Amino acid sequence: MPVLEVEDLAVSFRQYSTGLRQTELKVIHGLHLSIEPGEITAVFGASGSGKSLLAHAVLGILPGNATVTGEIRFDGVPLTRERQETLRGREIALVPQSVNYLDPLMRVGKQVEASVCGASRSFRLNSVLEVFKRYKLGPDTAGKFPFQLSGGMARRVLVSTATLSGARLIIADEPTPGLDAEALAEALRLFKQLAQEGCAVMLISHDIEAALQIADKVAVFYAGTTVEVAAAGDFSGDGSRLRHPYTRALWNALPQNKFAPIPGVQPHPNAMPPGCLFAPRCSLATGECAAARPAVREIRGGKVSCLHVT
Ligand SMILES: Nc1ncnc2c1ncn2[C@@H]1O[C@H](COP(=O)(O)OP(=O)(O)OP(=O)(O)O)[C@@H](O)[C@H]1O
Ligand code: NI
Repeated sequence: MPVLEVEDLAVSFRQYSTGLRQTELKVIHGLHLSIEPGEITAVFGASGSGKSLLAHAVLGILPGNATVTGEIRFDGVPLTRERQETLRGREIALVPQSVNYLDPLMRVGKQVEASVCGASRSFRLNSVLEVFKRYKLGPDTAGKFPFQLSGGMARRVLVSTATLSGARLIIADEPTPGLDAEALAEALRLFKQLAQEGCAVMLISHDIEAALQIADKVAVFYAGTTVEVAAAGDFSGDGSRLRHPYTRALWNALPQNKFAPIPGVQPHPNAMPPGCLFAPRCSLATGECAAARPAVREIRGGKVSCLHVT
């Protein structure tokens, strides 16, 4: 059974415009994804496609003006607000996108130690030092305050926290920028190891090449919608095994492939096209695409929302 299932998730934000008029800005709709124990699911998508909001919706840390609909299940049971509070930091851990999530007034050793469950103080301290060593963080790191760390070090501290939490679902939001090649390889190895130990990992990343080294499955987001779920192995060669035109375009845009940019821009939440959200940029688009949002279909072992895929 999947550890995490997200079905038809929608998130909107209540906003006030002139004259105290309330409007709803819908930023996520039709998002779906699932992660099995021991599986790494990578999430790809341009900036603003809803990757972090998905992470925050699962953790229950969206701002107060957000409305969430659809279903999120953990271990097959709907994630209610109460369950999110109980599971957060224990069964579900976040490696946040920004190092600003570290408490600026607390020494990093203490912050990381707080994520080790139970056991004695000396056991916890030892675990922290051990994991710091694995991440090439010197023993003096524990006594430092966040502002005394470089960006790369702060990131490694955040990954240490999730590693030590013993969580069964780890959501890593862009965990690798600022890491040098060696630290990147080490971070990827550690995520892989966590998965091998049975952990479900959601790896949000702009570094498609790096993420594909360890991912089993990939969910591709576009303008707040899941357009495709594919096996990581489908991202190879000329990309012909990929299903959605956006996924193929994303693959072809990589420097090692065709380095071909995708013309146009992702639509803004307050100006969503009717029908398929990718249609305005899609070379396959027909009149039918503009008429209604394409349904999710199962094709060649993956999932895709596009009328033209066979
Ligand atoms: N509190 C908020 N109020 C209104 N809109 C928001 C809020 N938070 C996020 N958004 C909008 O929701 C969309 C998705 O944001 P999100 O942070 O999930 O993107 P992302 O895929 O993580 O991008 P990035 O790769 O840059 O981290 C964006 O259009 C963003 O502007
Ligand atoms: Ni983000």
